[in-house]
Amino acid sequence: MRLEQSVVVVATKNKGKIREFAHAFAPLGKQVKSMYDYPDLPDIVEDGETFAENAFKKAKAVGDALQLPVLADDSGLCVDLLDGRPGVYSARFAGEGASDHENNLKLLDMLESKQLGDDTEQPLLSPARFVCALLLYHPVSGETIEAEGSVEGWITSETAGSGGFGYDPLFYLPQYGRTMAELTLEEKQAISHRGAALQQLAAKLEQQI
Ligand SMILES: O=P(O)(O)OP(=O)(O)OP(=O)(O)OC[C@H]1O[C@@H](n2cnc3c(O)ncnc32)[C@H](O)[C@@H]1O
Ligand SMILES: [Mg+2]
Repeated sequence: MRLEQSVVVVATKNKGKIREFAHAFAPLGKQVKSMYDYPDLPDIVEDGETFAENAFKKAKAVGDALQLPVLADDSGLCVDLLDGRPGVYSARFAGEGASDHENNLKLLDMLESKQLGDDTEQPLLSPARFVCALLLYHPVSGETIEAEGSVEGWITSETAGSGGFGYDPLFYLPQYGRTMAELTLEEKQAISHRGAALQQLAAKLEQQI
């Protein structure tokens, strides 16, 4: 399977992801469309147990409805001190429809309550990683291509930066001395879970993304 069209449809409603995909595909002359460009798409229930399962659900639902090849991204944050949570529940950690801000507060609350009794205030609360599963689905052949990427960092006790989305302001990268939200789009793409998954997908498609 190749990405031959000049339009790439991504089965997402996340504006942060749309911005990152648009940035990644622009140099290839490919325009990114999202679920906002197609009214009347079916609702997608993201009840899979893995990122890959949810990515398949999204790509298949939208690909079957549009009869076009569709790319989907399911991603999240896995925090060591929370035994890998919020994981596949990252988008709705603080409840269904929670904002990024509410999810960040819930994460800080949970990590800080783990530190009670610890006198020293720790700026870095726990090792963590972002994980991204990408899946390209072709509705005619039923063929799929999967890719995954991750990036290691630390959850910090104070948010910093206004770039990116989701948990980026709390995700500290020691090698940069900054949070993910303090990186430019280019810098984030070069090191992020999504950038890594896109590179793997490109290698599988034997073309540049
Ligand atoms: O399902 P779609 O419509 O694509 O949008 P979503 O926001 O619900 O996306 P997911 O179901 O994949 O949930 C991923 C959540 O994980 C977090 N996340 C994923 N990638 C991230 C990134 O690059 N930076 C910060 N947080 C991220 C963020 O909270 C997302 O809402
Ligand atoms: Mg989602």
